[in-house]
Amino acid sequence: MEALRSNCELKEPHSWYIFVTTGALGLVLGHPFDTVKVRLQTQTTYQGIIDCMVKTYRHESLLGFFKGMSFPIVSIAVVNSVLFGVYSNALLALTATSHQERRAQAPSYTHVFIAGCTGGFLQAYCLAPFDLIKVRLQNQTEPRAQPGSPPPRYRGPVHCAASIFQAEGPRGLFRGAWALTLRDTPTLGIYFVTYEWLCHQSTPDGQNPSSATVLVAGGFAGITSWVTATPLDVIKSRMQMAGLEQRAYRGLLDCMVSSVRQEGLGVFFRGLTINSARAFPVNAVTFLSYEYLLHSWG
Ligand SMILES: C[N+](C)(C)CCCC[C@H](N)C(=O)O
Repeated sequence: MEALRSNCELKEPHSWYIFVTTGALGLVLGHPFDTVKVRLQTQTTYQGIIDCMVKTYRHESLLGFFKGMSFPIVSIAVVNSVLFGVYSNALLALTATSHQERRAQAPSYTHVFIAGCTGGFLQAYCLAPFDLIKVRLQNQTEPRAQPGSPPPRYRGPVHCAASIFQAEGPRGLFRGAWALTLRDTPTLGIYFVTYEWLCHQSTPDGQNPSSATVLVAGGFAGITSWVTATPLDVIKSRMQMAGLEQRAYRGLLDCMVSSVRQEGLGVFFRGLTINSARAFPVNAVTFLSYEYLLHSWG
């Protein structure tokens, strides 16, 4: 993160803010889709996307879709900087070429994959506690506190973090972190390989990809990596919820086996459609701002 940050401060500091702001903007716009996804993956009360949307809107109003958004907003700058910072530095170490040189001398996809996996592995650990709190809050289906009605279990992100900490200690905040790491390490390798490959396909050798290419390649990179990540995403979300419902799984495998036994293999694709719809725009703008950031490094 510091490497990414100090590099941009040299030339155009505002490109750093654009990178952070577009990340946050994408996150806000994508959050309602994310909430529906998480609910479909962890609750069995919904018949499908529309049913989940209608029920959420009826019981909780539009605000229901935005539950659990504040911690991700706070953490997105750190998480994206770790991911993209580690990725570009790992690629630099592996290929010994700067970003500019890399256009003329494209890195091998193996190097891109390894750099992406490294970034994915490290960002997963920063993401884990924030993601846990997000998922717990997104799954609270109570309407906003009304006088007389019982308050929801968690009053907000800080209360949620504090309650988990009190009940389970610091390790509790990393519930599901292992599944998250397994989800993100290979699939972020796939993410960057898809992006580089699509850019390479539609850009003449030695030239920078156009903005339109970056948007489309970024969007598809998001979809491809989410398609491959969905099975472990479902397991991760279920393990994060498990401590709450006393349905503690013995581990990742146990969660997989019991989910498949009860719901069939289709369980691994829960939330895929809605998540893909979210992934395209979110990752299109993420890559556009990342490329912009890299250009301003010079
Ligand atoms: C690796 N995995 C598929 C999990 C995520 C890839 C895209 C990450 C992006 N911040 C997003 O939220 O879409």
